[in-house]
Amino acid sequence: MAQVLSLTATLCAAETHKASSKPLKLAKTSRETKTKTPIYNPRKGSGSSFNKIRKQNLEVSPHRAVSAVRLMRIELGGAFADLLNEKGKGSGDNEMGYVERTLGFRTRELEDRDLRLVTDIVGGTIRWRRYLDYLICSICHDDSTFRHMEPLLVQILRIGFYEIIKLDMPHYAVVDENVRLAKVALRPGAGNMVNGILRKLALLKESNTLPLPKVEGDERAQARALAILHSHPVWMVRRWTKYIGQEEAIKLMTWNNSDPSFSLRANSAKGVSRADLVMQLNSLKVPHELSLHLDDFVRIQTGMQIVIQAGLLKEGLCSVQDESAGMVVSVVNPQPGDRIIDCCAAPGGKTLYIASQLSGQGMVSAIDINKGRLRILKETAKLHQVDGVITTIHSDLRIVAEKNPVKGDKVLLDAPCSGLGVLSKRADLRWNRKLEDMEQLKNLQDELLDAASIS
Ligand SMILES: C[S@@+](CC[C@H](N)C(=O)[O-])C[C@H]1O[C@@H](n2cnc3c(N)ncnc32)[C@H](O)[C@@H]1O
Repeated sequence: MAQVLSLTATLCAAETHKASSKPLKLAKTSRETKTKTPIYNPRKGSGSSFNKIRKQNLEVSPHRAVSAVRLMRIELGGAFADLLNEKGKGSGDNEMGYVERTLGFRTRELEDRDLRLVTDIVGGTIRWRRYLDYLICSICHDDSTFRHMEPLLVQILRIGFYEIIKLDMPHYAVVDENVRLAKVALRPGAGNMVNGILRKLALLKESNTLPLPKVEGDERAQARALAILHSHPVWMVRRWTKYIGQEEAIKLMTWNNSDPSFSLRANSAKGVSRADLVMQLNSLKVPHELSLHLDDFVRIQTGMQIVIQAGLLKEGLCSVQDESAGMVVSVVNPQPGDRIIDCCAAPGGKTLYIASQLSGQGMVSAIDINKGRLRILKETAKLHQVDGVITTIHSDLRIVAEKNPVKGDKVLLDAPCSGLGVLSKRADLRWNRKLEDMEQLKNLQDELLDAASIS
């Protein structure tokens, strides 16, 4: 029998809230079919012939090679832009394996400085993709030339454009290094092409005559121009312009394109206070500020790699958690002895914070439909020493609510959301979301809200 609980329901859902002269010549190859470079396919690496390759190229700049391969993996293989392991060396310990299988050679191992550049270049290149592609097309004078480029050539060009335009790196170095990468990883002709295009870009930048669109014409034309200038999908620009006006939409896009900042939560359940965390950050020389709103939180703008490499996350001494997530938990206001239902709990950021405030008394029932994410929650709960006050329930919330309702004093519903509120942190997300997703999400959120409130 379905029971009506005495509930304080908290809904958290983000957003339900041309350049001059002749076209450059390119030997036409279809991007999908005629590449010399293998398209990203991690399984290829398990073949013995691939495993035997052990060529090392010490002339190619490692951070560019790794960035180009990571970008291919993200675009063609669906990996996330922020994939990093505890050592900060990409997904798994096998980043150089991906480089070898994709480019046909290894580079020297990445140093910390290279890793920082990879993070910066990969995130920035993804974020600025529409803008960069517009410039590349304009310089090639021809959309079809661009469309037929090999995937790796596209990534090398995007990297070069990003380095020149957004990172203001010295042009000669950017041109030389990217030309070398294209020659070694593809063929001499590709290097010549990168040379021609990047040099042209450098000239246009120096003369302040980048071929960018003007924001003029009807609403649709203006949205298209803004979408290029601020590198967002057109539908997002139109949607935000409609709801908050062009000026605010531009501010929002500028914020989405700014460097993300992160916050860390000291894990009080393991006896780590914010003062302890601050001492650790001071000893690691990671600049930080105290959160103005939450006692356990510290903000950092840079130095995440250092925190990762020092093992603070791996040891469960602190977690990376947005203050906005922490503030949702302060609305729930967990008290020792509370029975709290976290309806869409995995991977567990809020569950763990809630659990850490129960001082060992009470229970959080963590429900989620995704088994893998729930497994992460369980593992992290152990690491954070809060597993004693967490029960996981692998199920669709709508089914639990109907067939086997859970009793609780407080309910948190952190329903799946568009993610449009975290575009500065998730650089790839803007290109993966569609307008149709918004409608589907809204319906799911409605159903989950009903389920959470009638259990
Ligand atoms: C925004 S995330 C939750 C984040 C989590 N609260 C945290 O702080 O780490 C939304 C979660 O809802 C889960 N979900 C989606 N549909 C669901 C359903 N029908 N029943 C239960 N969980 C669902 C997803 O698997 C996902 O883990």
